[in-house]
Amino acid sequence: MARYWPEPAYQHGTAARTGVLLVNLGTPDAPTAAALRPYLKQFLSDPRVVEIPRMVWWPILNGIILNTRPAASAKKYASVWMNEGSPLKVHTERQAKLLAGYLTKAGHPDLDIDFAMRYGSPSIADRLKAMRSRGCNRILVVPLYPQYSASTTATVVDEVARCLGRMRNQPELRFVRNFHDDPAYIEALARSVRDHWMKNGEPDRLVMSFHGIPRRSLDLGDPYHCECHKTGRLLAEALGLPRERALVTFQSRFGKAEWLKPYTQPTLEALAAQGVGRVDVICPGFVADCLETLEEIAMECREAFLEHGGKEFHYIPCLNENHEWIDALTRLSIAHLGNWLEIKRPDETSLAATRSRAMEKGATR
Ligand SMILES: C=CC1=C(C)c2cc3[nH]c(cc4nc(cc5[nH]c(cc1n2)c(C)c5CCC(=O)O)C(CCC(=O)O)=C4C)c(C)c3C=C
Ligand SMILES: [Fe+2]
Ligand SMILES: [Fe+2]
Repeated sequence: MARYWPEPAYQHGTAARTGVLLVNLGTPDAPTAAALRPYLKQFLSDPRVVEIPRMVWWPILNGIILNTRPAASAKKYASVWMNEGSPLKVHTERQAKLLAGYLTKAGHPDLDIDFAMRYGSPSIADRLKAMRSRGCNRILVVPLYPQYSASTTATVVDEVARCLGRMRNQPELRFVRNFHDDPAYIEALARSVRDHWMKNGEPDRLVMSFHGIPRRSLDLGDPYHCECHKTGRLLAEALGLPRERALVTFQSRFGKAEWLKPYTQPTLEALAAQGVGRVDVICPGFVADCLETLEEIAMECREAFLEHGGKEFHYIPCLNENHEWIDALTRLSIAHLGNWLEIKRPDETSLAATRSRAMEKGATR
């Protein structure tokens, strides 16, 4: 097999597009055990995601997890699947289309906007190839994770770097690391909560639930926990909520090890048991609704809260296609594209003009 990808058929010297690649986690192609298996295998084989020595992890993954989890997860996916496909992919694709429109309106019609999934399809490799073949030689990669974590953001960087390792003619690259305290992102969240409260009144507690990671990652220096708390504090401040009415919790625990605490579902059950009547739950770490929000929070956690004596449970949807969020994403992209936005494709007329100006100044060529 050739070490390098074949070069796309563009003309040397003239191809000079700038692109933005949005990347989210990934999802199976169908809500079936057959589709779940390869997706979970790819995801859970990533050493950034499961940091257990291969010798120990491989037999567990291949012997137990990949024989039981695909069918169980497929049922859950089926309960949230949309006509157009998996919610995570549907929303991410819409976000990419909207971003292209917003950037055009902001005066940047030449940008090439695409999206990829870290696991499953469309893969980062396929989309990078497509962007190269459209002439992109500068690419801004935006992992759609507001809070940085090695298990999410860093794996996107790893995968992009692996792809560049297969390219002879590499593009120039930039990455967004995080946007957990970006004022426009916080305001987009606050706006979605205020809109919900305008229609439904205010809850006794606002629970801000983030995806968990193993506690050990925090001890080893992952900034994720800290960034989630900062997002939570800024959102509570933007809403004018006193600290005792706003809680940060962590969901989606996987396996037996300790994960970040407090865990979302037990917290909700405890609140219900203490007599808290109404909770609203928002998931600020996910910019698109997905299995973890629509099934785990809006279905499982709702049921648990009500079963433990809670009266009213409101799930506040992710930012998805909200105007304020696409606007925030547009600003974030423009800020990180920076001076790339000033670089124009050199066309023949401007080259000729530069040459004649140089002649006028007395240059010899
Ligand atoms: C096994 C360890 C896992 C870590 C660590 C982890 C971190 C992590 N994940 C997200 C975002 C998402 N995770 C999603 C699904 C999902 N996550 C894990 C495991 C870990 N996640 C699994 C096994 C699954 C698959 C579903 C299942 O079988 O339960 C999703 C939803 C995907 C979808 O298709 O809808 C998202 C999004 C973050 C942000 C994160 C660490 C910060
Ligand atoms: Fe996850
Ligand atoms: Fe889950």
